[in-house]
Amino acid sequence: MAEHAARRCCLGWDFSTQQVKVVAVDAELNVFYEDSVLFDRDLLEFGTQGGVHVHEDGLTVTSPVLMWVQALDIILEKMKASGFDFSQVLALSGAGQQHGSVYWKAGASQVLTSLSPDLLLHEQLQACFSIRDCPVWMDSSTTAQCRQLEATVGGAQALSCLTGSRAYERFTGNQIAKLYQQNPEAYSHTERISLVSSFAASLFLGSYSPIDYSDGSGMNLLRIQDKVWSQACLGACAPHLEEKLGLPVPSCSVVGAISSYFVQRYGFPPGCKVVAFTGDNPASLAGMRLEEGDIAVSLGTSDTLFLWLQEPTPTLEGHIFCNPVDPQHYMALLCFKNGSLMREKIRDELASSSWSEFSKALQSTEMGNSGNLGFYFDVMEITPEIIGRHRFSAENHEVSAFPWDVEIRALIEGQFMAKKIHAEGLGYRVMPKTKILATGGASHNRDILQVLADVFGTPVYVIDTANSACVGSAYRAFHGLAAGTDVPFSEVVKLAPNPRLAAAPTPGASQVYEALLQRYAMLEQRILTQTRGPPE
Ligand SMILES: Nc1ncnc2c1ncn2[C@@H]1O[C@H](COP(=O)(O)OP(=O)(O)O)[C@@H](O)[C@H]1O
Ligand SMILES: O=C(CO)[C@@H](O)[C@H](O)COP(=O)(O)O
Repeated sequence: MAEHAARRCCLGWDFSTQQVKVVAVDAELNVFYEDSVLFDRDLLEFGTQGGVHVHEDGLTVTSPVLMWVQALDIILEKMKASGFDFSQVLALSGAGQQHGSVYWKAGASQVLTSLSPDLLLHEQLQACFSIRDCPVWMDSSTTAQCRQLEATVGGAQALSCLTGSRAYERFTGNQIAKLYQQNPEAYSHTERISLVSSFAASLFLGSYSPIDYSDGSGMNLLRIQDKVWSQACLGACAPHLEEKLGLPVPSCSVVGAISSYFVQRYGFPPGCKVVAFTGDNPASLAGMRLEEGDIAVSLGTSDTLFLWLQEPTPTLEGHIFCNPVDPQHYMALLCFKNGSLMREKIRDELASSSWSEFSKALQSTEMGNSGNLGFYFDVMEITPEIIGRHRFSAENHEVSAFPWDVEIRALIEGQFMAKKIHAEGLGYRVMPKTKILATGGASHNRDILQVLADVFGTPVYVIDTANSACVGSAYRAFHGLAAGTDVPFSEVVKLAPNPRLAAAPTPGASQVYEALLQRYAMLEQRILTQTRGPPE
């Protein structure tokens, strides 16, 4: 680290489902420091699996707020021990897993502003939260609240036109409504509600950070056109909600200077700016420098697919968020809950817990899997709402098992066919110049990316780090620094390294997948009809 000691830089943070990560990016936009703390491995005392606790009902999913605080302590202490020169940090920003919420207890603001540099954050913030287990994006326990909210504003499409999405169980407004209904005392003792992103920013600020427009779009509460809270939605969720949320701000806002705690304990310069934190998917859009026509696929704990949009066209599937780097524009997002954790399960069951064994199955089976198709949703999927494992032979007969290598290919092909079909449902079309930008943990796996290229019939590119949310956060910090002069984001990141080609479609792939995609869509409808009855 010593050789980099005098490099002026911005830090990018990511408080994601399974870990807290950080990168340092210098003024030439080179990443020169990366670190992470994995909750399941490094914070065993919290007993999480995949960073979360799944409750007995199988629907409620939470994470301990103090685990996130302690992870930040650990990573900062690691950076300090490695000789990281905090005095060179000009600004920082960050990202958080979307939709999760943190409930600050009355009096917490006082504690935040008077932190002692002699103690760690988690030692001082123990009593600051009115609930210790925060609902996170994997939670699907708020169906009643969703129906209530939609009914209040005139139905699912009306809510989507207003807030960018119909009501989704994980969206924060519905989670807040549930907390208010089930634990009114904790709600009334709450002085501030943060998203995971604005919570993390608040730690750095030493005061409550506002919620940014882009992550705020994942709450079913923000009017995405005029970027103010919807009074109708607030009223439907809980009383006095506006004062607990504070006013939302543009995503590139500088929300303040770093708190004296970090100056005194770690040696940050007092002028180090904190740029509003945002959601991990919006931050990834920034990190990948997405251009119009491109499609981003993030293969993290969740799989997500997102696009840059000029005009919002909210529907009943997927989400429209305010764009994190251009306040005039939008982004569309589809989220698939059965992402990496589902792949890990199949790997553990069939490939001796080894990604290289898993890859061998993809290498030894043919594109199209001889017509065998599979749906693998161990937890209730978001897009579409299906649960269970469903396998079909080339003749569309449901079968109970596949050979191990066919199963692995069916999983990966099925996951990517679902992405293509649902992206097309949002109006997306692959064009000759379209490229896919892949990120997230599984983007390290070339064999998985090859299937992605083949199913979409388009080349797949990666950036040098799979941590695009962190890198995007550091880029956004540079943008925040320059924003006073009205510089567009694209100008600030023009020096960033170009994405690298990771997989090109195999000749003949389009023909193979054209027919298979139609069958996949038809079988998906069949499963949906079997599980919830015919469409109205
Ligand atoms: N070589 C690999 N092949 C497939 N998946 C991988 C590989 N390496 C890591 N992963 C997956 O990446 C996931 C973590 O992705 P990451 O984007 O870091 O998660 P998050 O940001 O949601 O915490 C792990 O759950 C793991 O399954
Ligand atoms: O719910 C969503 C997006 O709507 C998820 O994508 C979360 O934002 C979690 O992200 P990862 O930790 O999987 O990156």
